[in-house]
Amino acid sequence: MSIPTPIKWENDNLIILDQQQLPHEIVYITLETIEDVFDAIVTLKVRGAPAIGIAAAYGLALAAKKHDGRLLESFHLRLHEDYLYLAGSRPTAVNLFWALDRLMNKVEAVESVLEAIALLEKEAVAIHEEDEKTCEQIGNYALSLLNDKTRVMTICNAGTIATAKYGTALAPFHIGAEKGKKFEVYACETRPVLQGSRLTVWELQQSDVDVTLITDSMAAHTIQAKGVEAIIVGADRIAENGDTANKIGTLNLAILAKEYGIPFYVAAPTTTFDLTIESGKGIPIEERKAEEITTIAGQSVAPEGTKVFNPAFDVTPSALITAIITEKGIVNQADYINIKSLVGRQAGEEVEA
Ligand SMILES: CSC[C@H]1O[C@H](OP(=O)(O)O)[C@H](O)[C@@H]1O
Repeated sequence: MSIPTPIKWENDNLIILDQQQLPHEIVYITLETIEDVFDAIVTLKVRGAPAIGIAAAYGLALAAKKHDGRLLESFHLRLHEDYLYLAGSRPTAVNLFWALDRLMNKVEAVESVLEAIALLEKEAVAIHEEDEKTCEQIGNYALSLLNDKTRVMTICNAGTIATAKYGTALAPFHIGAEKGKKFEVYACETRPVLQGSRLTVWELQQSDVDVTLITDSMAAHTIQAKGVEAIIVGADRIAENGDTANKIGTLNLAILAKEYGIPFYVAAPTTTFDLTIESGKGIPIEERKAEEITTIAGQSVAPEGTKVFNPAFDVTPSALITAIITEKGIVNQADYINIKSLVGRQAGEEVEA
């Protein structure tokens, strides 16, 4: 697989692949300040739930270094402000909050600023490294479900560049390609900012996966005409009952999967579960700028002053989800009632293989 590494931590520098420039150019940018990290997340230079969490963790570690020399109490106060600042970058993907909380918990009882700075960096690196392993495990589980299938549909980009490596929903295609499995993937372009056409198509091409681009409105016809056998998507937040927030348009695909009698899978790490939220009703849905809809590649495609509704995500009810594929195993629909205990299990203590 020859996809450029999406996030790098080199000599105390956070370097990210600028996803805004894809698929035309491979451009790396160095994020030097917490403001750079915040901006990169808001403008989708780095995006995808796990990648946002990784970038934010490094962002907090970067910010902490700048507070060196302070007394411990004022260090904690500044760090808390940094935490709130980064937590305000995007509202839906829970991995952002999970990663920031994990770092904050790590330094609660430190005895010096230097100890805190070192621990924050170590924890950010650990989150980054763990995600690669997690995605590989998700990919293998997903592959076991998709092994007898060839034609699979996906939306948005839940791939390598949305994570540390491999991705979630795209992991079975990358890992499958490494093992010689031939998939035909139908990638929805994913309006409004086209993560499907710009990122997923490009990414799967790098792995020599047979990928076909469709517009989002072609999904129903494509399922019929091409005999799509399964749909697999990523997730930004999964509630305790299995309701799942993912890129806008996901709900349409889940409804289509039910209509056509094909499985609808969600692939996500357990860090994407938010067990403080009982159902999808509690998931905050990000609304983004009108220009994402009224323009395409900088060109206006709507009359000046058009009223716009631009939710970035929708929520798929768990009743429409055949199974949720995690690094700890596959959670089938009948088990959603037990999600709390299943997700709480230690890695290695699998829910099901
Ligand atoms: C592997 S998480 C991918 C997830 O991220 C997406 O959102 P965004 O591009 O807005 O960060 C999307 O919902 C994907 O499924």
